[in-house]
Amino acid sequence: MSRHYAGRVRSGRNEPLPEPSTLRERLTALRNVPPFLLSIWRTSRWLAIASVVLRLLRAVLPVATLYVGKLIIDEVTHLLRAGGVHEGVAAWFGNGMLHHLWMLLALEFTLAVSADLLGRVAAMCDALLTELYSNSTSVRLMEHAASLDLEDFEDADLQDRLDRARRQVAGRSMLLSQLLGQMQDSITIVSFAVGLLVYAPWLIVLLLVALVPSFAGEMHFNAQSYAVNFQWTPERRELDYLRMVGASAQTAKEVKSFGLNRFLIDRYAELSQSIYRANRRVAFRRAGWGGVFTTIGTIGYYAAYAMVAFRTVRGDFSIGDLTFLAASFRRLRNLLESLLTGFSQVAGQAMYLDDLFSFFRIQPEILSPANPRPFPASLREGIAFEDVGFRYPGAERWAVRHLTFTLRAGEVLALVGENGAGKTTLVKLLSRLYDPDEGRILLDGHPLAEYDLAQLRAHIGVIFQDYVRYYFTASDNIAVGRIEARDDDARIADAARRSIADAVIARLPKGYAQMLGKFFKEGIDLSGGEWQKIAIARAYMRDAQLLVLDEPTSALDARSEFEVFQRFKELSSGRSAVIISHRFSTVRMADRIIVMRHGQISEIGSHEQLLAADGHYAELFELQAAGYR
Ligand SMILES: Nc1ncnc2c1ncn2[C@@H]1O[C@H](COP(=O)(O)OP(=O)(O)OP(=O)(O)O)[C@@H](O)[C@H]1O
Repeated sequence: MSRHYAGRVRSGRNEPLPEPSTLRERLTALRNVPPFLLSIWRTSRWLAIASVVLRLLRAVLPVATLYVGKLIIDEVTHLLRAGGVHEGVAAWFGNGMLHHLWMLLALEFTLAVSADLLGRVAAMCDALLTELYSNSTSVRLMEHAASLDLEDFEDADLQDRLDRARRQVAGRSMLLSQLLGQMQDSITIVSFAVGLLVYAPWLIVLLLVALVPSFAGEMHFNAQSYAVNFQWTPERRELDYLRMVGASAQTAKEVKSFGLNRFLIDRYAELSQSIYRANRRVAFRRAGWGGVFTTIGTIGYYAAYAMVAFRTVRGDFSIGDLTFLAASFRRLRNLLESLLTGFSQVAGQAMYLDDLFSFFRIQPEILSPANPRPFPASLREGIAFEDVGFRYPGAERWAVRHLTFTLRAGEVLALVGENGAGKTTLVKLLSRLYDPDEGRILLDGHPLAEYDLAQLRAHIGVIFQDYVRYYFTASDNIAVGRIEARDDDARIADAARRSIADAVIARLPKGYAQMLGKFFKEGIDLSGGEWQKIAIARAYMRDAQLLVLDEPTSALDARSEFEVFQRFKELSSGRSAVIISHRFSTVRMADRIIVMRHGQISEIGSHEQLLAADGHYAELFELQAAGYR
């Protein structure tokens, strides 16, 4: 086990249990139930109606069945008193005396069959509805996540919330059947209560009082489970991460060669054991107290039962009444118990809904204006940075500051500078993945924020240095640059030609239809440079007026790099481009070069001008050139 981590892992044993939220908080979580029901309703009206109606019908069946049972017993007692029936079974149908009993039996049979059928169909409706709801909520989650800012994704709290929301979408399946079950049980309870009120109203009160401790206990432990769950979300996300690192194609190479498996497995075991211990404590206490509280409820039931038995002996009730009352009380007790515990479970689950709904409430800040300015067909003035400064959320240091320069229309601009100088940050600001904290960025004289966000991004083709290797086909891997043109084979082939990915694809057994990566069956992995050529092709898929390539050639061999740039220069005539590179062979091909240092611009000029100025650029260039001599 790593000592690094030892301090961070909480010892489940010594950690005090999380404070459960107050009863009021738990009850206010119920406010999430109406919106939840509304989304169920929107998911499928017909299934929702069917489910409710079936349960309504099902709800009154138990009392009806018990009552018919009582009538049967009374009828049998009556027949016995009248001297009984002495013929064989065959005479049943012919004997007029038995007609009534026969009808009652048939009725109870029909009720029993209906109860079973209704229950099954209702359960089926619930299951279908739940799956539909889970699917549509997952889609909504994805859509909402897609609308959020990059900043939100870099926030660990949001990741935690998203994680809980995701898990809850699957877990929420319980809530619907629980709520509907609650409704059904309530109606059944009312129907029993009406029947029992006639006989012994105060016994119902006795039952209710006996169930209060059980209810309170459930509420308490549900809140505690939620609190444990809430507190351990980061660790559970870490578990997922460890599982992924320990067993994925991307990481296997490094994990094996560094011999990291033992470390990962130990870390996983240690973390999961801590989570287990926290859960176990709640489970133990829940089981212990639950047992005590249920016994109190049972005592209430038997007290009521004894009373009814006593009054039957006294002659107040018939035998039929006794069976009806005893069974009704038993059912009522079970129903009340499940209603009360169910209620506290619903309240508990409503707390999880909080995560889902609060995730949906997060709003992106980088938005399109209400009346966006039309995007120019071609850039005239270019893009001007005016004293732009930006600090990452939560960071104290400015990532970039006082950036003032103009990227002229049709110009190829290179950004150079040491690691962490702020080059990528500049590109993120340019494509409005972030908005500046200071200064402004003008596109043809107007702030970026005045243009439609989707249009802006459509006109700027950015390939980041940590571009994604999609486990899609080669063709789709290029098409992601403009996914609307996914079926436009000619366009895809053209983009591949420009980035010299065509030669890579020609060597693949299935050409453009080849699945890439080792994630799916028949996938083929590419070399780093080959992947990069594919990624560069994405930029050419767009009708971008501005191409931004962040270290586009870092993995390319010298010949490929030269070729990529030759084509780039030929084909990008009239378009602007920003190229970030640490390779001076690439940089020197740019029209102008911006040298960045500690988040600021230290020099601007052409390769020759900057060499002549003998400043930071000249120094960096010399360093690299010396390496080749
Ligand atoms: N998402 C982020 N959150 C917080 N700080 C960040 C984030 N991304 C970058 N930074 C910080 O901002 C500064 C500028 O980073 P940036 O990625 O722009 O550098 P760069 O010049 O592109 O570096 P490199 O040559 O290594 O790619 C760095 O100090 C970095 O640590």
